[in-house]
Amino acid sequence: MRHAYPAEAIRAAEAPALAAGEPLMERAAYAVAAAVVAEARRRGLALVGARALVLAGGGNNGGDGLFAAAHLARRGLVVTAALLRERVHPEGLAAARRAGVRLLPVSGDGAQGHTGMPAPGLAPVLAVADDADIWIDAIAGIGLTGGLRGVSGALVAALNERRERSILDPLVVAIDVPSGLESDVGAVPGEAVRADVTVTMIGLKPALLLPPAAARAGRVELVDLGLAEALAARPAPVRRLLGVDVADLWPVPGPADHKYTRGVVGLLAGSDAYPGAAVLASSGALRTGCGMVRYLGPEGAARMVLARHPEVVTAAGRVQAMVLGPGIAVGAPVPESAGRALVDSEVALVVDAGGLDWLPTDPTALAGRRVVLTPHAGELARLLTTRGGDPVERSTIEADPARWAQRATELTGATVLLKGAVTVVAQPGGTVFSQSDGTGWLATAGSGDVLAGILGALLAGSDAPAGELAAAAALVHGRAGVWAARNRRGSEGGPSPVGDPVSATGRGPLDDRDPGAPITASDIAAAVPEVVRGILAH
Ligand SMILES: NC(=O)C1=CN([C@@H]2O[C@H](COP(=O)(O)OP(=O)(O)OC[C@H]3O[C@@H](n4cnc5c(N)ncnc54)[C@H](O)[C@@H]3O)[C@@H](O)[C@H]2O)[C@@H](O)CC1
Ligand SMILES: Nc1ncnc2c1ncn2[C@@H]1O[C@H](COP(=O)(O)OP(=O)(O)O)[C@@H](O)[C@H]1O
Ligand SMILES: [K+]
Repeated sequence: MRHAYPAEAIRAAEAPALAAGEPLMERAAYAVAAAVVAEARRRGLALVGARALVLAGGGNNGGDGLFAAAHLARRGLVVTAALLRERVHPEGLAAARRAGVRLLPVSGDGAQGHTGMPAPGLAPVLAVADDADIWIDAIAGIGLTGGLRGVSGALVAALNERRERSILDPLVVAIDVPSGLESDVGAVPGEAVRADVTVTMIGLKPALLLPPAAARAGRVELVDLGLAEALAARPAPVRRLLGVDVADLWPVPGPADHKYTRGVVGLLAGSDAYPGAAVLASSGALRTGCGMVRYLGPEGAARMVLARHPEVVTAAGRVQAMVLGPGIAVGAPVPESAGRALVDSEVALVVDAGGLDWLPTDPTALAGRRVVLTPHAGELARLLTTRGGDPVERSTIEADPARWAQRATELTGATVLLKGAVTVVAQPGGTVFSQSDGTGWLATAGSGDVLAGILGALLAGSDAPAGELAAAAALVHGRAGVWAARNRRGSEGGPSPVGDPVSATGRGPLDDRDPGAPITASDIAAAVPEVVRGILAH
């Protein structure tokens, strides 16, 4: 499990070490320099003579950057430090000066530079940036509040624009968090650095896991500075499940199990207009493994489900979990079986698409129950607008998914799995999970129906908390998409068992050189057993 901590917890964890005189900044700077060297080597960059620009702000983040600048200068890099405040970390500045780092005071507003010389504005630092192989972002870390202001904001805007226009392709390494992000949240308040690598200190920060901020961080390297234990005692409000965590909560059947103890999933999915959702949700549930799938939707869709999956039962009966709504249009009346499941506190629920309208209006009605809503941003916008009173746009949700998912838990009393490139799971009063396991190939019609089936099977087969199971379902669904995109071999009928020697965890990363193949929602479901096996065999 990855844990992310708010700035307050990081500061509390480091305080005793700082009071005891532990050289935390020296350790941090050394780790940054080492990460820069390693990444430069990976890119085939000759270190001696390589040009690095350090953007140094006025706080301790800038101090980390100035000490790192000194390390790099001593290794033969040609280092310039742009000083973005009149006063920067004095010891860091002295170390940089001693090591031969070129110091470039920067000011956009004609203020005096720290050397007493008039600060020359942005043009000189941009000229250095244009020539540099490496940019190191040490403008601000956990101390930033609000969007980047003043010269720092203008500089980052100018640098981003240059990179966007592909004039430049420097290696960009951010210290602690890409500057411009507020480390506790996923929203991006304004201009922010786009890093290839972020070297973060002591513990992960929520901004490094949550969308959309996390996309600015690139690859994240955690350097605990020896404080992992001090931090572990504090609550981590944002988390990410890993394969091993999913293995721990996966319901593996034992010798005493029979189909009813393994769990029965009821499906109220699919309609005459969208019958395929019934098939895909069934496929998701069956491939995840459960004792039985009961399909309870309309007859036409039931025939299609049985044609594809003769193992599905269409008779009514007891279920441990019920999937309500995939492939059911907004405004459809509540079917009787759905109405019963909504008031039966013994039944766990997955509520998707048209089913979201069937929820009770009183958020306390679902208290103590395992209920997971699985909207995408558009569906969540609708739900928040009808429930909350004020209109909420899809784009507003996409700018801060975790916040709005949490808002939806307050309004409904349910756990909310908000789908997207990064899927977030919010629970009433609880931890937020952020799962980034998939690929853009998953954005295909019916993909969400498969996810609903996977989650239904997990809720039916396990007593684990709904939030964890929802995060696990997102992980398995994401990896199944990756596995399918990696192993697709053209023929119909799902991924071929013979393919690349990709790990069965489905984790072989897709990249620019091998972006994978297009997949269908059926392919995703078909890949689930391989992914589960890989996770369990770990
Ligand atoms: N205390 C220590 O010895 C350690 C500190 N560490 C580093 O120190 C950082 C925290 O240091 P600080 O608390 O000094 O804070 P930061 O250095 O993160 O941020 C404060 C700086 O940002 C500027 N700033 C704040 N809001 C701004 C805005 N909206 N626009 C433009 N500038 C803004 C401030 O004027 C100040 O210069 C961590 O992120 C980490 O990088 C690590 O080296 C670990 C050890
Ligand atoms: N860019 C992306 N990268 C990774 N996963 C994605 C991306 N876009 C969508 N997904 C995933 O694909 C699925 C789409 O589900 P949904 O929007 O409900 O589609 P549908 O209603 O057609 O089934 C979700 O699980 C979502 O997280
Ligand atoms: K930074």
